[in-house]
Amino acid sequence: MKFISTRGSAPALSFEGALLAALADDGGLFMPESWPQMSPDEIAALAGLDYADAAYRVMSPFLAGDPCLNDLEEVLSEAYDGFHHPAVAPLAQIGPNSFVLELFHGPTLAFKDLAMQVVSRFMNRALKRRGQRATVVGATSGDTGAAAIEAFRGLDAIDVFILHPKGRVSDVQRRQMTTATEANIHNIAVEGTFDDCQAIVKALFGDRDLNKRLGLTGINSINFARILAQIGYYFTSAVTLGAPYRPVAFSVPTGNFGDIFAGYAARAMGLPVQRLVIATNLNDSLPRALASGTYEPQGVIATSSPSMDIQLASNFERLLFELAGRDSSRVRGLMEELRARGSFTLSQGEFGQLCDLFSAHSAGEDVTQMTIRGVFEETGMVVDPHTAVGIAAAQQEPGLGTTPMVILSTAHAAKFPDAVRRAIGIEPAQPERLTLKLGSEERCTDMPADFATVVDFIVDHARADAPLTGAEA
Ligand SMILES: Cc1ncc(COP(=O)(O)O)c(C=O)c1O
Ligand SMILES: N[C@@H](CCOP(=O)(O)O)C(=O)O
Repeated sequence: MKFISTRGSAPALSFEGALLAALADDGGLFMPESWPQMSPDEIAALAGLDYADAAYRVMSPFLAGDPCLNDLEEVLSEAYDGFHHPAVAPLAQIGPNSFVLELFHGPTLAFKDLAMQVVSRFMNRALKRRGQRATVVGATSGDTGAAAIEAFRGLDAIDVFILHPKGRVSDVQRRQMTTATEANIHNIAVEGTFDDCQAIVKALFGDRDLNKRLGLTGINSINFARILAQIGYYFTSAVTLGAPYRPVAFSVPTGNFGDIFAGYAARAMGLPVQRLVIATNLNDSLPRALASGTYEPQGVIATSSPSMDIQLASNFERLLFELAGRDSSRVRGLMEELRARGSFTLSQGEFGQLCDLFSAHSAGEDVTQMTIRGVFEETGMVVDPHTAVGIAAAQQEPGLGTTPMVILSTAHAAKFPDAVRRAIGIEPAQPERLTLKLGSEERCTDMPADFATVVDFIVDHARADAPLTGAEA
């Protein structure tokens, strides 16, 4: 299996190559050259497997012929061993035909752990094989950063630089990141939005000299390995609810479009997914695109679901590639239009395909609070504001008949205690693993949203030329 760029002018790479490069050097995103297929029998055979075993069957075809395939079984077993629920990603029923898929049982209480615990292990092993160091640069609106810091802290071969928008993540999210004591972890608070942080990270990859000198790699969902490790729970939850013999719909709290793109990938591999609901907060560039055919991101609005305070959804480019029949020159044109004019309009054919599978709803702040309250009153379950946005969107989705709706619960309520208290008057219980992680001293450097300032900081602190010691904390 090779991985090709959505923009068509970068060399195709192996899985390991794409893992370490993160972004293709023409600025595009890596995609598998074709979607591996799972037959109905193969899908049905996932029933009852351990999560790691099911994930192995879903992920392994993408790694065919790659050295990472030899690591996969061990990587998955180590990655999910540390989860705090034996099912890793269990389902809970909240209505006659609606289910919440709990993706917050990992070490940092967000769905990012399911992929990050895998990606860090793949990267560390690949670097060891190559005798190389790497510098991870990542942008976060709160959860990716925390998950990456947890997954990479103390690794000898990898320095990690995480940019978050200053004052725009929850206190718990910030402290999860900034109280890490390991020397390989660096937090940068950018005076700007998540979109500013993501733009700086992409520009870092675009600087070829720097990229080479520092051995840059990325852990955001621009890295296909992140998407790959998020496909498994679409399969396991759908099979629990009757797939492949019964179709399933998913409502996915969405920001960067990575998680829902993993749902698209599951469908492309053969899972009977009837509908994918894009659930956003007030940052509604995707619902507007689904209403009009024009994608026009605007300024980021701060909400009580800060991890989704994103307008420029990186992975929408992957879907465009698919909608355009994998025509990379079309994708290049649309991306250029977006850069130059701030928007682009889909062709009728592309728009038709988009609306056949996806729908989109945005939830404002009142609706989010009412949803947290409603779910609590009806079921006793305390959901976080991101999950609430997913539930609110599912409630707006008409006419799925007997198809079960799975709402992805992307974070634990304890990460957003203020929003939860405002909605239901009580704070969610804090799991012990969170209390223990929130040390007291915070380490973080404030910076303007300025590329050169960030580069100077990274160049000063990265250990790109230091000899490898082999020691790991
Ligand atoms: C809690 C939570 N929910 C939803 C999302 C949106 O996921 P994606 O960016 O993959 O669309 C994020 C951030 O990515 C998140 O942290
Ligand atoms: N919501 C994310 C934003 C980055 O998304 P990613 O999936 O591309 O890493 C966050 O919490 O950081």
